[in-house]
Amino acid sequence: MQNGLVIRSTGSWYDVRSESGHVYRARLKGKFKLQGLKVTNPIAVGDRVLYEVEDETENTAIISDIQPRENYIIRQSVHKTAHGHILAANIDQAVLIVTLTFPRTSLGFIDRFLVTAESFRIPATLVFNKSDILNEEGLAYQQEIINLYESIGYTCMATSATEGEGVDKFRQLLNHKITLLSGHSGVGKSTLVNAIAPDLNLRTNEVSTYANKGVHTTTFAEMFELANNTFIIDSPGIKELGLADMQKEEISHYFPEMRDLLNTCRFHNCLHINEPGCAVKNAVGTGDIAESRYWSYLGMVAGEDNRR
Ligand SMILES: Nc1nc2c(ncn2[C@@H]2O[C@H](COP(=O)(O)OP(=O)(O)OP(=O)(O)O)[C@@H](O)[C@H]2O)c(=O)[nH]1
Ligand SMILES: [Zn+2]
Repeated sequence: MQNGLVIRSTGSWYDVRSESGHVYRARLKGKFKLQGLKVTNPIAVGDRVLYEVEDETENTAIISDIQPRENYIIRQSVHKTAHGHILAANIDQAVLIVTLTFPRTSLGFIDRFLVTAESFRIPATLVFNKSDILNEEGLAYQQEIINLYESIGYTCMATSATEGEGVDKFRQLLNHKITLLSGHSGVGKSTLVNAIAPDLNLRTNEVSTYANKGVHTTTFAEMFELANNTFIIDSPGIKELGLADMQKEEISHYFPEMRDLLNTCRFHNCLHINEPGCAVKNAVGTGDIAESRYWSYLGMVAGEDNRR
């Protein structure tokens, strides 16, 4: 029995990477036990599994067991009673590439991404790309936004994929990790990935076309090995996950700067909208919580769709 990592899944076949980097085509053992989850797929990209080589020349293997997951991204069915679908598991970090000029990533979108990552217990980092095309005013604004998110506890970095600025830092960020890479089309995901793994040109084109297929054509994520044990998942997108499975009362728990205050609101079930004695609203008043973050919060509670 050997340990492997699932790097691709098509539904019935799985690509399993051995510890030495060999990739087998694997199936599930007949009597494979599902974990307690109500899901359509027992195994997902990122799962660590136990397998046995079936046929060395045919390159096939049988998966017999799955290791407990550190985390996973699940897409719930729109029908509450139906089964969900696991997009990816054991993700070390979620990285959102944003640009403040073109395309312009909205703060609402950033906040939604961060809240979604928090809800799945995945650490998130923001990368501000295309810094090279910012004028003085733009740079000052970018720094303001970086200061805001760093003060909440998120790691931020500025890059220019075309000029090479910050590219080493980006490489270090990804090194030896499984990273879910996200961002609007055109922010420079492919260019950044190519900058750190130039030999992988073809593959990142694949990543890119893969991302372009969008939400409706595919639900299976795929992992690309950029360097030894450095993987990126270009998922059909954390962005389409939305807040589907989140209760209104839960949302403030995923704003770290609000979470710290929740016990001090007068009402334990405070939604921080217009309740008296609300510690969150007080903190917005004193500037301890940024207004933009609070607006994002209100939008999410109201169920607004700001996924663009
Ligand atoms: N000035 C500048 N242009 C950049 C930078 N990074 C990427 N670009 C350009 O932005 C455009 C889009 O870059 P891509 O890497 O294709 O963006 P993407 O996020 O992969 O887009 P999709 O493949 O649609 O998801 C290209 O013309 C790049 O040359 C940067 O740091 N500075
Ligand atoms: Zn409150």
